[in-house]
Amino acid sequence: MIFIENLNFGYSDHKVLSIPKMEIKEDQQLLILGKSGSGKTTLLHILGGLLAPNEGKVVIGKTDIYKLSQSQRDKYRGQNIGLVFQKAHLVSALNVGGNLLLAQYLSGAAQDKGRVKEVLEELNLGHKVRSKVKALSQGEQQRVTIARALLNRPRVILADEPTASLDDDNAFKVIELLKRQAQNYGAALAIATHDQRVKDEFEVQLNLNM
Ligand SMILES: Nc1ncnc2c1ncn2[C@@H]1O[C@H](COP(=O)(O)OP(=O)(O)OP(=O)(O)O)[C@@H](O)[C@H]1O
Repeated sequence: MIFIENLNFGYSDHKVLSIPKMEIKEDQQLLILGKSGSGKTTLLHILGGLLAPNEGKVVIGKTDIYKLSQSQRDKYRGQNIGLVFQKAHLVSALNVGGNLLLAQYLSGAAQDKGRVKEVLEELNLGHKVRSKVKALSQGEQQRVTIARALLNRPRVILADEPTASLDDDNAFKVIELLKRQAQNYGAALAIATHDQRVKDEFEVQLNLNM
């Protein structure tokens, strides 16, 4: 669950976001829409504990994340929030399995090859565990980033323009995958996009243009 209240954020004196109240329940899926520069990425960064708001609170589960210290928040993020970005940001020197083990290590979780295998199999990538990431298609790379986001069974999944570099077929597959996996994990899902192709796939929408 994500709950935000009286949220205000600006970069120096340039006001970007003002959201009085918003709640996304465990099983809800939110599409954040808005033209370029409307604040979609900024909002996801705030929800992900990466950027403190100037005012307001962000509660994930029962935790008011900006009441935590920076290091507590980093730990909380690693354990509870799955992040998916437009670009895969995978380490090309490592294979697929190595990338996931590295992510586990960086989140402070114990390295668990069984879990890596399990999550790759959920995303039909079990056969790619030893593949170099450069040898994967863009759609496969995006699925690896989704696998990485799901590793720690997050309460919240945040995806920033996850379909922007994908063709229509892969864009819809990635959206379906994110929705299905969020349901499987009982996680709240928020996707930011300006991709009009995916607009009809979500009942709950927040339009930052207004
Ligand atoms: N680090 C920063 N310093 C100052 N201003 C910034 C910074 N990052 C973003 N901005 C400004 O804040 C506003 C919102 O940016 P943001 O990246 O959140 O928009 P967006 O909706 O995600 O855009 P896009 O769809 O182009 O990615 C923009 O006007 C942008 O120029």
